[in-house]
Amino acid sequence: MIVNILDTKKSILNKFISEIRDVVIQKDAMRFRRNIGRIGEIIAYELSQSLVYEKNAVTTPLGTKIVETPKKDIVLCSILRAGLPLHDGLLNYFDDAENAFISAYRKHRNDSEFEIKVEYFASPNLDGKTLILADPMLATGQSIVAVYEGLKKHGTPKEIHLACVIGSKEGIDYIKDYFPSTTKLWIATVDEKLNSHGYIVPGLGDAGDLAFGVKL
Ligand SMILES: O=P(O)(O)OC[C@H]1O[C@H](OP(=O)(O)OP(=O)(O)O)[C@H](O)[C@@H]1O
Ligand SMILES: O=c1cc[nH]c(=O)[nH]1
Ligand SMILES: [Mg+2]
Repeated sequence: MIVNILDTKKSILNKFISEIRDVVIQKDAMRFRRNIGRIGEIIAYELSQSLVYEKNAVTTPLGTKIVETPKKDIVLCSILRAGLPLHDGLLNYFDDAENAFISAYRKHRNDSEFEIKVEYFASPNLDGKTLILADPMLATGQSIVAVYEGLKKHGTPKEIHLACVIGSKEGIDYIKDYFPSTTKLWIATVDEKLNSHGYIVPGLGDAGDLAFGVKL
């Protein structure tokens, strides 16, 4: 897996990441969602530099220009719920992508043990396509792996990009064994550790709850 950590160079991205972590600013759910969306746009821009481009002729009012634009073969797949605002940001740039939505949640056996339940699954065929799999939090890595295992039934993508906002070192190590070695991970920032509940520390808390409210 090729890991691209985006906050290793300083940019306005750092401000958006800082705001989604901030326990006071987090009270504004609209700002939280919007910042995740803005980070999605930055990830889209960075990721776009590694896509396959093809030549096309564009007709202007005064002539014709040969331009190179990304091949229209993207499937943008997000993991519900927390993936929705990230999906929104990515889709602002990859506006002609096909879309997939898959749900994943932690079903707890006790405080620290859980399994991932994948229930809602809507995806187009993936054969030969460029799959972008988006989820803001890469904690233990179990959700993104469970979703990818399900996606395999929908075909074999030509290339795979993972788009995440905050990850843990442990989660990144864990997922490496499950994805093809050519998979590219685009992640805004990486934290040191997980706590005993599998939450990223310092992380930001529960991304789904912060974006959409606490669930039962
Ligand atoms: O790497 P993992 O340990 O699997 O954790 C990461 C998952 O946790 C969050 O979803 P959550 O289960 O909180 O569901 P939600 O989006 O409905 O809140 C997040 O969006 C990931 O899908
Ligand atoms: O830190 C974490 C871990 C899982 N899910 C989240 O939203 N945050
Ligand atoms: Mg959650």
